Amino acid sequence: MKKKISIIGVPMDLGQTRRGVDMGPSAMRYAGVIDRLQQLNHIVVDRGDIEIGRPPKYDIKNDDNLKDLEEVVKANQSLAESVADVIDEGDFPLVLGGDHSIAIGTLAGVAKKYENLGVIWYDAHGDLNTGETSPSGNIHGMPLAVSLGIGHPTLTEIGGYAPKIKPENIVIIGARSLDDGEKDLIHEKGIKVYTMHEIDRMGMTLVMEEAIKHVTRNTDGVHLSLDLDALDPQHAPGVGTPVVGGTTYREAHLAMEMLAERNIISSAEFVEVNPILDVKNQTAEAAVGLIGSLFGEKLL
Ligand SMILES: NC(=[NH2+])NCCC[C@H](N)C(=O)O
Ligand SMILES: [Mn+2]
Ligand SMILES: [Mn+2]
Repeated sequence: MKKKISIIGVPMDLGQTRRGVDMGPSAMRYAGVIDRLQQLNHIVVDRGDIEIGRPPKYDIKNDDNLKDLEEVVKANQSLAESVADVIDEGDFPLVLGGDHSIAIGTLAGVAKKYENLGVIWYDAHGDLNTGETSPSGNIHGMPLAVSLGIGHPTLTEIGGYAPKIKPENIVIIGARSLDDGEKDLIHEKGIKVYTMHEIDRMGMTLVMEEAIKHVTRNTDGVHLSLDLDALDPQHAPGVGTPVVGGTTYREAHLAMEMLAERNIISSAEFVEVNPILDVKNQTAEAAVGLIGSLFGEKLL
Protein backbone atom coordinates (compact mmCIF):
# COMPACT_ATOMS: atom_id res chain seq x y z
CA MET A 1 0.00 0.00 0.00
CA LYS A 2 1.55 3.20 -1.22
CA LYS A 3 1.50 5.95 1.41
CA LYS A 4 2.35 9.60 1.55
CA ILE A 5 4.64 9.90 4.54
CA SER A 6 5.62 13.17 6.19
CA ILE A 7 8.71 13.02 8.36
CA ILE A 8 9.01 15.38 11.33
CA GLY A 9 12.31 15.48 13.23
CA VAL A 10 12.25 16.39 16.90
CA PRO A 11 15.78 17.05 18.22
CA MET A 12 14.62 16.95 21.83
CA ASP A 13 16.99 15.99 24.66
CA LEU A 14 15.42 17.89 27.57
CA GLY A 15 13.12 15.07 28.68
CA GLN A 16 16.14 13.32 30.21
CA THR A 17 19.72 14.14 31.16
CA ARG A 18 21.95 12.37 28.65
CA ARG A 19 22.81 14.86 25.95
CA GLY A 20 23.08 13.56 22.39
CA VAL A 21 19.60 12.15 21.82
CA ASP A 22 18.84 15.47 20.09
CA MET A 23 20.96 14.11 17.24
CA GLY A 24 18.65 11.13 16.79
CA PRO A 25 16.72 12.58 13.83
CA SER A 26 20.00 13.37 11.99
CA ALA A 27 21.31 9.88 12.67
CA MET A 28 18.18 8.26 11.24
CA ARG A 29 18.27 10.52 8.18
CA TYR A 30 21.96 9.65 7.76
CA ALA A 31 21.05 5.96 8.05
CA GLY A 32 18.89 6.46 4.96
CA VAL A 33 15.32 6.57 6.22
CA ILE A 34 14.06 8.59 3.24
CA ASP A 35 15.67 6.37 0.58
CA ARG A 36 14.46 3.30 2.36
CA LEU A 37 10.84 4.47 2.23
CA GLN A 38 11.11 5.72 -1.35
CA GLN A 39 12.43 2.33 -2.42
CA LEU A 40 9.15 0.89 -1.12
CA ASN A 41 7.37 3.27 -3.51
CA HIS A 42 6.05 5.54 -0.79
CA ILE A 43 6.03 9.28 -1.34
CA VAL A 44 8.17 10.91 1.33
CA VAL A 45 8.22 14.54 2.42
CA ASP A 46 10.79 15.65 4.98
CA ARG A 47 9.27 18.53 6.92
CA GLY A 48 12.49 19.27 8.80
CA ASP A 49 12.83 19.64 12.54
CA ILE A 50 10.75 21.14 15.32
CA GLU A 51 12.62 23.94 17.08
CA ILE A 52 13.75 23.12 20.60
CA GLY A 53 14.48 25.95 23.04
CA ARG A 54 17.71 25.81 25.00
CA PRO A 55 17.37 26.41 28.74
CA PRO A 56 19.96 28.73 30.33
CA LYS A 57 20.95 25.79 32.52
CA TYR A 58 20.12 22.14 31.85
CA ASP A 59 18.26 19.65 34.05
CA ILE A 60 16.74 22.11 36.51
CA LYS A 61 13.85 20.49 38.36
CA ASN A 62 10.91 22.66 39.30
CA ASP A 63 8.97 22.21 42.55
CA ASP A 64 6.83 19.52 40.89
CA ASN A 65 9.85 17.29 40.09
CA LEU A 66 9.79 18.13 36.38
CA LYS A 67 13.03 18.94 34.58
CA ASP A 68 13.16 21.65 31.90
CA LEU A 69 9.37 21.78 31.85
CA GLU A 70 9.00 25.05 29.96
CA GLU A 71 11.04 24.03 26.90
CA VAL A 72 9.51 20.56 26.83
CA VAL A 73 6.01 22.06 26.80
CA LYS A 74 6.83 24.59 24.09
CA ALA A 75 8.34 22.04 21.73
CA ASN A 76 5.49 19.57 22.24
CA GLN A 77 2.92 22.25 21.52
CA SER A 78 4.53 23.02 18.20
CA LEU A 79 4.97 19.30 17.45
CA ALA A 80 1.26 18.72 18.12
CA GLU A 81 0.36 21.41 15.59
CA SER A 82 2.70 20.01 12.93
CA VAL A 83 1.39 16.48 13.40
CA ALA A 84 -2.22 17.63 13.15
CA ASP A 85 -1.37 19.57 9.95
CA VAL A 86 0.21 16.47 8.42
CA ILE A 87 -2.94 14.44 9.11
CA ASP A 88 -5.15 17.23 7.75
CA GLU A 89 -3.19 17.03 4.52
CA GLY A 90 -3.87 13.32 4.34
CA ASP A 91 -0.27 12.27 5.04
CA PHE A 92 1.07 9.65 7.42
CA PRO A 93 3.01 11.36 10.24
CA LEU A 94 6.37 9.69 10.95
CA VAL A 95 8.03 11.41 13.90
CA LEU A 96 11.75 10.91 14.58
CA GLY A 97 13.10 11.65 18.07
CA GLY A 98 14.48 12.81 20.26
CA ASP A 99 13.72 11.52 23.72
CA HIS A 100 10.35 9.96 24.48
CA SER A 101 8.88 13.15 26.01
CA ILE A 102 7.97 14.04 22.41
CA ALA A 103 5.21 11.43 22.44
CA ILE A 104 3.22 14.00 24.43
CA GLY A 105 3.15 16.30 21.41
CA THR A 106 2.77 13.56 18.83
CA LEU A 107 -0.24 12.10 20.62
CA ALA A 108 -1.72 15.56 21.21
CA GLY A 109 -1.62 16.09 17.44
CA VAL A 110 -2.77 12.61 16.41
CA ALA A 111 -5.56 12.19 18.96
CA LYS A 112 -7.10 15.47 17.86
CA LYS A 113 -7.92 13.66 14.61
CA TYR A 114 -8.94 10.27 16.03
CA GLU A 115 -11.68 9.99 18.60
CA ASN A 116 -10.68 6.52 19.75
CA LEU A 117 -7.00 6.16 19.14
CA GLY A 118 -5.30 2.82 19.78
CA VAL A 119 -1.69 2.98 20.97
CA ILE A 120 1.09 0.42 20.77
CA TRP A 121 3.83 1.42 23.20
CA TYR A 122 6.87 -0.69 22.29
CA ASP A 123 9.28 0.07 25.14
CA ALA A 124 11.38 -1.38 27.97
CA HIS A 125 9.58 1.12 30.20
CA GLY A 126 6.00 2.10 30.91
CA ASP A 127 6.61 5.86 30.76
CA LEU A 128 3.67 6.11 33.16
CA ASN A 129 5.28 8.29 35.82
CA THR A 130 4.11 11.66 37.09
CA GLY A 131 6.11 14.28 38.95
CA GLU A 132 4.96 12.58 42.14
CA THR A 133 6.04 9.04 41.24
CA SER A 134 9.10 9.72 39.07
CA PRO A 135 12.44 8.71 40.58
CA SER A 136 14.26 11.00 38.14
CA GLY A 137 12.12 14.01 37.30
CA ASN A 138 12.76 13.16 33.65
CA ILE A 139 9.72 13.91 31.53
CA HIS A 140 10.61 11.14 29.04
CA GLY A 141 9.43 8.73 31.75
CA MET A 142 5.96 10.34 31.80
CA PRO A 143 4.43 10.69 28.28
CA LEU A 144 2.01 7.77 28.47
CA ALA A 145 0.59 8.96 31.81
CA VAL A 146 0.38 12.53 30.47
CA SER A 147 -1.54 11.34 27.41
CA LEU A 148 -4.00 9.58 29.72
CA GLY A 149 -4.55 12.97 31.35
CA ILE A 150 -2.51 12.09 34.44
CA GLY A 151 0.20 14.49 35.57
CA HIS A 152 1.01 18.17 35.63
CA PRO A 153 -1.72 20.22 33.89
CA THR A 154 0.77 22.15 31.72
CA LEU A 155 1.71 18.78 30.25
CA THR A 156 -1.72 17.12 30.12
CA GLU A 157 -3.29 20.25 28.55
CA ILE A 158 -0.85 20.43 25.63
CA GLY A 159 -2.93 20.77 22.47
CA GLY A 160 -5.72 22.30 24.56
CA TYR A 161 -7.56 19.12 25.57
CA ALA A 162 -7.20 16.08 27.83
CA PRO A 163 -7.08 13.15 27.95
CA LYS A 164 -5.79 12.15 24.53
CA ILE A 165 -6.21 8.42 24.88
CA LYS A 166 -8.11 5.82 26.89
CA PRO A 167 -6.44 3.15 29.03
CA GLU A 168 -8.38 0.32 27.36
CA ASN A 169 -6.98 1.28 23.93
CA ILE A 170 -3.32 0.95 24.96
CA VAL A 171 -0.95 -1.97 24.82
CA ILE A 172 2.60 -1.89 26.16
CA ILE A 173 5.03 -4.39 24.63
CA GLY A 174 8.55 -5.24 25.84
CA ALA A 175 8.35 -3.89 29.40
CA ARG A 176 11.06 -4.95 31.84
CA SER A 177 11.57 -1.87 34.00
CA LEU A 178 8.60 -0.36 35.81
CA ASP A 179 8.62 1.94 38.83
CA ASP A 180 6.21 1.28 41.72
CA GLY A 181 3.90 4.15 40.80
CA GLU A 182 3.75 2.87 37.23
CA LYS A 183 2.78 -0.63 38.38
CA ASP A 184 0.01 0.87 40.51
CA LEU A 185 -1.30 2.87 37.55
CA ILE A 186 -1.23 -0.19 35.26
CA HIS A 187 -3.36 -2.13 37.76
CA GLU A 188 -5.65 0.77 38.56
CA LYS A 189 -6.38 1.53 34.88
CA GLY A 190 -6.26 -2.05 33.66
CA ILE A 191 -3.68 -1.29 30.97
CA LYS A 192 -2.70 -4.28 28.85
CA VAL A 193 1.02 -5.04 29.18
CA TYR A 194 3.10 -7.73 27.50
CA THR A 195 6.27 -7.81 29.57
CA MET A 196 9.33 -9.73 28.45
CA HIS A 197 7.93 -12.63 30.44
CA GLU A 198 4.89 -12.91 28.16
CA ILE A 199 7.06 -12.43 25.07
CA ASP A 200 9.32 -15.31 26.18
CA ARG A 201 6.41 -17.46 27.12
CA MET A 202 3.99 -16.87 24.23
CA GLY A 203 6.39 -15.84 21.52
CA MET A 204 6.21 -12.57 19.61
CA THR A 205 3.74 -13.93 17.04
CA LEU A 206 0.99 -14.57 19.57
CA VAL A 207 1.79 -11.39 21.52
CA MET A 208 1.36 -9.33 18.36
CA GLU A 209 -1.81 -11.14 17.32
CA GLU A 210 -3.37 -10.38 20.70
CA ALA A 211 -1.99 -6.85 20.80
CA ILE A 212 -3.36 -6.06 17.33
CA LYS A 213 -6.75 -7.40 18.34
CA HIS A 214 -6.67 -5.27 21.49
CA VAL A 215 -5.79 -1.96 19.84
CA THR A 216 -8.20 -2.39 16.93
CA ARG A 217 -11.27 -3.42 18.95
CA ASN A 218 -12.99 -0.04 19.22
CA THR A 219 -10.53 2.29 17.61
CA ASP A 220 -10.44 4.50 14.51
CA GLY A 221 -6.63 4.68 14.23
CA VAL A 222 -3.54 3.15 15.82
CA HIS A 223 -0.38 4.99 16.82
CA LEU A 224 2.94 3.17 17.19
CA SER A 225 5.35 4.68 19.72
CA LEU A 226 8.61 2.77 19.45
CA ASP A 227 11.35 3.42 21.98
CA LEU A 228 14.59 1.85 20.71
CA ASP A 229 15.38 0.73 24.27
CA ALA A 230 12.70 -1.96 23.84
CA LEU A 231 15.32 -3.80 21.81
CA ASP A 232 18.06 -5.56 23.70
CA PRO A 233 21.05 -3.24 24.20
CA GLN A 234 23.08 -5.72 22.14
CA HIS A 235 21.12 -4.59 19.07
CA ALA A 236 20.44 -1.01 20.15
CA PRO A 237 23.28 0.25 22.36
CA GLY A 238 22.69 3.92 21.52
CA VAL A 239 19.95 4.69 24.05
CA GLY A 240 20.00 6.68 27.28
CA THR A 241 18.28 4.17 29.54
CA PRO A 242 19.29 0.68 28.35
CA VAL A 243 17.83 -2.37 30.14
CA VAL A 244 19.20 -5.88 29.63
CA GLY A 245 16.96 -8.71 28.48
CA GLY A 246 15.13 -6.95 25.66
CA THR A 247 13.44 -8.04 22.47
CA THR A 248 15.76 -9.34 19.79
CA TYR A 249 16.35 -7.80 16.41
CA ARG A 250 14.23 -10.57 14.87
CA GLU A 251 11.35 -10.18 17.32
CA ALA A 252 11.22 -6.44 16.70
CA HIS A 253 11.19 -6.96 12.93
CA LEU A 254 8.50 -9.61 13.20
CA ALA A 255 6.36 -7.19 15.21
CA MET A 256 6.77 -4.50 12.53
CA GLU A 257 6.09 -6.98 9.72
CA MET A 258 2.88 -8.11 11.38
CA LEU A 259 1.76 -4.49 11.73
CA ALA A 260 2.55 -3.95 8.04
CA GLU A 261 0.58 -7.05 7.01
CA ARG A 262 -2.47 -5.84 8.88
CA ASN A 263 -1.94 -2.24 7.73
CA ILE A 264 -3.38 -0.85 10.99
CA ILE A 265 -0.84 1.84 11.90
CA SER A 266 -1.93 5.41 11.12
CA SER A 267 0.95 7.31 12.75
CA ALA A 268 4.31 6.35 14.24
CA GLU A 269 7.31 7.66 16.12
CA PHE A 270 10.79 6.24 16.67
CA VAL A 271 12.52 7.68 19.70
CA GLU A 272 15.52 7.61 22.05
CA VAL A 273 18.24 7.10 19.41
CA ASN A 274 21.34 8.68 20.98
CA PRO A 275 24.27 8.73 18.51
CA ILE A 276 26.78 9.77 21.20
CA LEU A 277 26.11 6.55 23.10
CA ASP A 278 25.90 4.48 19.93
CA VAL A 279 28.38 2.22 18.16
CA LYS A 280 28.85 3.29 14.52
CA ASN A 281 25.24 4.46 14.18
CA GLN A 282 23.99 0.91 14.75
CA THR A 283 20.92 2.03 16.70
CA ALA A 284 19.82 4.53 14.06
CA GLU A 285 20.34 1.82 11.45
CA ALA A 286 18.24 -0.58 13.52
CA ALA A 287 15.51 2.06 13.74
CA VAL A 288 15.56 2.62 9.98
CA GLY A 289 15.42 -1.12 9.39
CA LEU A 290 12.35 -1.35 11.62
CA ILE A 291 10.78 1.58 9.78
CA GLY A 292 11.40 -0.34 6.56
CA SER A 293 9.59 -3.39 7.92
CA LEU A 294 6.74 -1.29 9.28
CA PHE A 295 6.20 0.19 5.82
CA GLY A 296 6.17 -3.08 3.96
CA GLU A 297 9.75 -4.18 3.32
CA LYS A 298 9.98 -7.91 2.60
CA LEU A 299 12.75 -10.17 1.34
CA LEU A 300 10.59 -11.92 -1.25
N1 LIG B 1 11.50 6.88 27.53
C1 LIG B 1 12.33 6.33 28.38
N2 LIG B 1 13.46 5.82 27.97
N3 LIG B 1 11.97 6.33 29.65
C2 LIG B 1 12.79 5.81 30.73
C3 LIG B 1 12.19 6.12 32.06
C4 LIG B 1 13.02 5.60 33.20
C5 LIG B 1 12.37 5.75 34.57
N4 LIG B 1 11.19 4.95 34.70
C6 LIG B 1 12.05 7.22 34.86
O1 LIG B 1 10.90 7.57 34.92
O2 LIG B 1 12.94 8.02 35.02
MN1 LIG C 1 12.26 3.17 27.31
MN1 LIG D 1 10.07 5.27 26.46
